[in-house]
Formats: sequence, C-alpha cells, structure tokens
Amino acid sequence: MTTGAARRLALAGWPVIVGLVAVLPWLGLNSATIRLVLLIAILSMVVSGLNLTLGYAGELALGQVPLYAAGAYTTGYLAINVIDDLLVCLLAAVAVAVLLGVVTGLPGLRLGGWALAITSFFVVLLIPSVVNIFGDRLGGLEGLNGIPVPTLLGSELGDNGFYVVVILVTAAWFAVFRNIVVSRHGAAFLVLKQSPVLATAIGTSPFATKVTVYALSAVPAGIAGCFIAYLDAYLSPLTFGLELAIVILAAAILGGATSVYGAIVGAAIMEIGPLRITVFDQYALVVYGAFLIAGGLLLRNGLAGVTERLGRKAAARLRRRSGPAGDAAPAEPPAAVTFPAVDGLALTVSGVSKRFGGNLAVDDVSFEAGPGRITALVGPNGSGKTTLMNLISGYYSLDGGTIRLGDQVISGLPAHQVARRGVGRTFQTPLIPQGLTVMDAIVTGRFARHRISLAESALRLPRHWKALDAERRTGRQIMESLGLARQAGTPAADLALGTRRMLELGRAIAGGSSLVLLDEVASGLDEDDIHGLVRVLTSMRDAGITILLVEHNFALVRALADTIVVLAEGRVIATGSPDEIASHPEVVQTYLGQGGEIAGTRVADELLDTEKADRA
Ligand SMILES: Nc1ncnc2c1ncn2[C@@H]1O[C@H](COP(=O)(O)OP(=O)(O)OP(=O)(O)O)[C@@H](O)[C@H]1O
Repeated sequence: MTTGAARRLALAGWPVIVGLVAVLPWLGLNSATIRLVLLIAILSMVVSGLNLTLGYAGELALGQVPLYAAGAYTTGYLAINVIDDLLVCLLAAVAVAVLLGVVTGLPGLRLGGWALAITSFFVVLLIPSVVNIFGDRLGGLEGLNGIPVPTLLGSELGDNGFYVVVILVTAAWFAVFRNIVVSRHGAAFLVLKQSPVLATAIGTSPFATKVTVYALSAVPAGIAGCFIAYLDAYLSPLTFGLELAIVILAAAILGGATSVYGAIVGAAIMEIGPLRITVFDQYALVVYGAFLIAGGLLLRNGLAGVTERLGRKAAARLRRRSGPAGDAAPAEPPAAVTFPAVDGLALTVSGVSKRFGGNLAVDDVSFEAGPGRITALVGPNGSGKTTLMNLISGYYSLDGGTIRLGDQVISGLPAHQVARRGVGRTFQTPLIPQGLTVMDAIVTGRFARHRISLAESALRLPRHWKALDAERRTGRQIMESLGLARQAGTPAADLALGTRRMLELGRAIAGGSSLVLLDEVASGLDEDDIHGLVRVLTSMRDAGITILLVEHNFALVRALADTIVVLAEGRVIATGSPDEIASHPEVVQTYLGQGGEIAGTRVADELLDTEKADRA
C-alpha cells in the first residue's frame, strides 16, 4: 500500500472510529470506563496544543497547564454565576485561553530555547497564587464547588449527551489540527523550527508565525479546560500543578510530538498506565518521569515515529517488489532544463554601506544586476560579499545607500517582506527543514507570493484546494527540471549536498522570484553536480530571472557570468565582462593572484568552451 493510500484509508477510517467511540455509552460500558474515555479525549487535546508549539514550531513553550486552567476556571465561574450553556462557556473558555496563550507566549518572541521553557514552566507555579488572589470568585485553595450540569441551547445535557459532545468536539479539533499541520501552515511551522532565517526567506514572518502558534495551541487547552470543569463539577488549583505539566510533556514525547494522532496515543498511555500501578499515588512523579525519559531516549518522535518508520519500510519493501525507481533513487540530471518565463526585475544597489562596530564591511557599493543576466559578486574572503547578500535580503539594515528591485525600494523592509516582493535565495550551508519531503520543501518557496489564510487551510475551503493544486503542479515541473522528480517523497533532510543545493534552487524559484541570490551555490559540489548546476543556472537566466551569484570558483564564474563585480575590503574595485575582469590588473593583483582561480578549474574550463560555443 502506498503512503497516499494509507493516508486515504486513515481519513476514511476517522469518522468510523469517532462514530464507534461516540456510541460507547449505549454499548453497556460502565461509568468508570466512560469517564476514562472522556479523560483521554480531554488530555489528548491539551497534548495536541503542546505538539503544535513544541513538535511543529520547535518553541519550548510548555505553558499548556495555565491555558487549560484558564479554560476550566472561566467555565466554572460562568456556569456558576452567569450562564451554564456549554456552547457559551466553551467559546468563552477558548477566548480567555487564547488571550492568555498570546500574552504568556510574548516572552517567546524575545526569549528562545530553555529560557522560554523555564519561563513557561514558571507560569504553572503561579496558578495556585492567582486562584487564591481571586479566592472569593474562583474558590481559592479549597477549590471551586458546585459547577452545574451543562445545558445546550436551553436543554439540560444528560451524561450521555455531554459525552457525545466531548467526543465530537475532540474529533473536530483533531480534524482541524491535522488539516493545519499537513497544510502549508504546518510546513511553515516546521521551517520556523529549523531556522527563523529560512522562515523569512520563504516570506513568513517569525513574529506572526509564533503568535499564531501560541494562539492556536491555546484553543484545544481552552476547550479541554471547559470540559474538565463540567466533567468534575469541581476545580482545585492543585490539579493544575507541575505534575500535570510533566504528564502532558511525557504524553507528547511518548506519543510523538511531531504527530497528530500521537497526542491521543500519548494521552491514552498516561491515563490508562497509572490505573495498572497500584502504588501509583506514592510514586506518580517517578512513573511520569520514567515515561518521559523512556520516550525521549528510546523513541525518535515517540510511538508515532516508530509506526511511521515501520510503515515507510513496509512501503519501500513493497515498491522494491513491484518494480524499480523508488523514492531513494539518485537524482538524474535532466538532459534539457526549461523554466517558465519570469518577469525579472533589475536589482540596483546604490552607495550601500554597512558597518559592524569599527569595521566598515561594505563601503559605498554600487552596481546593477539586470534581468535575464547572471551577475557575479567575487572577491577575497572578508571582502563583504555575504554581507551584501544579507543587506539585499533584508537580514541586515543599511547604514547608507538604497537598494531597488525594479522601481521599488526594498532596503528598509524586513526580510520576509523582501521575499514577498520576489527575492529568492540560497544559503552557503543549505537550510533544509526536517520533517518535509523534497516536494513539500520546494513548494515552501511559493508561500511568499501565493498566500492562503489559516482558516482556509484548516477548513479546507476552495482557495486551499486551488492553491494546493497549483503548488503540486509547480513543484512537479521544478522537480523534473532539476532532476529531482523521483525523489519527490524522500525526506528532504536525507539528501546529499549536491541535491540539497538543487532543492534550494528549486525553492528559490518556486514562487516565480524576479531576483535570485545564490550564495556559494557550487561550493562542495563534484564535477557532475557542477555540470548539472550550470545547466540549471543558464536556464534560469534564459527564463528571465535576475541572478546574483556569489562564488569563489572564478573559472566557473567566468564561464557563467554576464557581468562580474569584484569587491575588496568592502569596496567595488572593478566591474566588467568576464574577459575584462580576468585581465584587470588590480583584480589579478588583489584576488586572482591570491588563488581566486581554484578548484573546479577543469570542469569550468570545459564549461567555458561549451558556453562560448553556444554563444557563438
Ligand atoms: N554579523 C557580523 N558581525 C560582525 N562582523 C561581521 C558580521 N558579518 C560579517 N562581518 C565582517 O564583515 C566583513 C565582511 O564579511 P563577509 O562575510 O561579508 O565577507 P565575504 O566576502 O562574504 O567572506 P567569505 O568569502 O569568507 O564568505 C568581515 O570583516 C567580517 O568579519
């Protein structure tokens, strides 16, 4: 069975499973088992929120417990004092949890890693104090008693009615959660987890993505809080303590933090496991800690990861049996590469300067890179090439001058806005996100310029399907042109360096970029890879893209570039055609004489001959 078929089967199976679970009370199950199912549903929702922040976005924001408590106390307070309608309390619980999620997540916009983890854990310790401060309304440390049974639209919900609502809402949340993580928004979370620099290069704002993740992860926590308040009819601040935080973390790690259904599996283990251990109360933290360590040490991406790897192995075995050409087949350089025509825009760099402390890294640099041309930026180490690339991409702010793309000034814009205006780029060390296939990683390059809202993806609205269709079509075209078609389903992180560089090129052009910045794109490539690269770059140029190439291999630059700009100590010392630059006395003295003509010369000489023949 292919991965696609397995996915379709899982999709069709989901309503059946939900239907079966929803009718359990009518199948004669005792109330303890029904309560256990409810507790698993509630915990799995809280865990899914942690999976979103930690597993998908890589944010060590561990504050699910306060969000859960916020949902629970909002419901408790409203149901006792204002209105006991489940729908109203549910919406209010989600609203309060989301607000708290964004506010407590704010440190995450500045802090990262363990500082954020410790801060978010600290918020957990505040819960009893906060509840105590509002003691007269929230019941203080003795707890909030007397939460009434819920009503829905004026009628009282019986036990079974409440059970069905919990199961259906949980199922609906997991459907939305799945839709989001398999959509481009989920891919954007994984990209942010890998690198904020890459996130901006594909046109997403790390700030907006983080706020979205904090808000989104609070939704299931708020819902779960509402349900636990009604289920127990009593709330104690001691329930929402460190022990619960560890249970949630252990469930996420054990089930698989980068997984949708892993949250349910992890929650089930954490709810059912303790029932089998009689001395549990005494050793609860030890048991939870053991689960956490076992999950973290023994399982890569938890039980979901184990299942996925087994599934992948079985699928590969089946493919081997049914014929050649698997996903792991090596990339094939295409015989002829063509890209759709692009309206390239001229890049104009005027009087640009950048200072790092006392070091003037870029000093009054001016040059122009025209559409449908390859402009190379060369110079000795430390001459300012990468700094210039970063200034053009918007990663650094300028200390002087302006940068224009076509008629638009792009200097001063944040990096993700520069990407959205049609600037694609590759990196000296390729940035390849974990958890995405080659196809998925390439189409992230479209996010900058073809935008779809979170709601459209979560609810699978028509624009989502249209965008997905266009994404797949463009992705397939690019992969064929780059010789990556047979690797579409391969995890991108498994690729060799040469193929990674091809993938970065594909990502840089996927959105129809007018300007592509290539930072040492040939570095570390063997002769075959360089041949493939030259074919791709010349086709990109022929398609009309403006290409700015930073490269140390001068022979290769000479073969490829239409114009060469030479930098030394941050200043332009020469601009001209490859032949003019190769015989420029100052360039020969400051750069080429120092080993500019280095590795790859033989390949490049061959290329030079072919290129010259082509041009003649
Ligand atoms: N973030 C930074 N902070 C401080 N100094 C920096 C920073 N980035 C670059 N520099 C300095 O700016 C100067 C230009 O560096 P840059 O990396 O742009 O050169 P380069 O031509 O790309 O070199 P290479 O070919 O080795 O990549 C160097 O002196 C470098 O030390």
